[in-house]
Amino acid sequence: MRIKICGITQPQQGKAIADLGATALGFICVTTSPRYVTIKQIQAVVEKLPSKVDSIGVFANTRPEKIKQAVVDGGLTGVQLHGDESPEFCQQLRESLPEVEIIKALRISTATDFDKAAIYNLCVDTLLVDAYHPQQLGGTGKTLDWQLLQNFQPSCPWFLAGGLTPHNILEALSQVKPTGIDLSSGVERAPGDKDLQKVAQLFEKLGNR
Ligand SMILES: O=C(O)c1ccccc1NCC(=O)[C@H](O)[C@H](O)COP(=O)(O)O
Repeated sequence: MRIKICGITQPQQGKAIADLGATALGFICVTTSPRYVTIKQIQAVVEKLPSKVDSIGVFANTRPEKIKQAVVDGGLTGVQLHGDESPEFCQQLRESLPEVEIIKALRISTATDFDKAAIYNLCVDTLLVDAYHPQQLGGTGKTLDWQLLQNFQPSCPWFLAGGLTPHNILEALSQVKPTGIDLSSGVERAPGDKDLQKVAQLFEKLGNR
């Protein structure tokens, strides 16, 4: 299973989290986020990572030229679109960055929001299902109703996100069968400052998954 830890800001923490077993790290490129990092900060983390660890830039309603620049300069292997990007936008970005994983986040508030998966899975590599919050785009710590996700099987790989912690991860995975999981605030001391003990606890809970 892929395990993505999002909202990395510090090189030592990124390296330690990769050593603990994360398969992907996420970098928040949304300036309004308390976890925002510059390209320079991303470079400083990425250069310490083993090449097998994916580096995902998280964007929201950002111009394609800016995303492409961040991919090149930051050494990103993937792009996560966390705003209101249309399927057409995703498709165009995918065509212009063919080597880069395109992930579309779906922020779910009602069961009908899942219908979007059938459209987006045609134009992205991976989906990420997150909880909806009226004021915040992500990193909210809010959990989804996992029961709604019991039969969720899009035709592309997908991450479960939203309020996952070392305490609730096994309960979540007993109900939902995603390809990967994504955690941020559930393994933090403060926004952007990861708690390595909580990350270690997460991997202990996950065992060999
Ligand atoms: O984390 C942020 O601050 C953020 C800001 C703007 C857009 C997206 C953001 N995070 C995206 C993520 O992938 C988070 O890991 C995801 O929302 C889950 O967060 P959490 O509920 O805290 O585990």
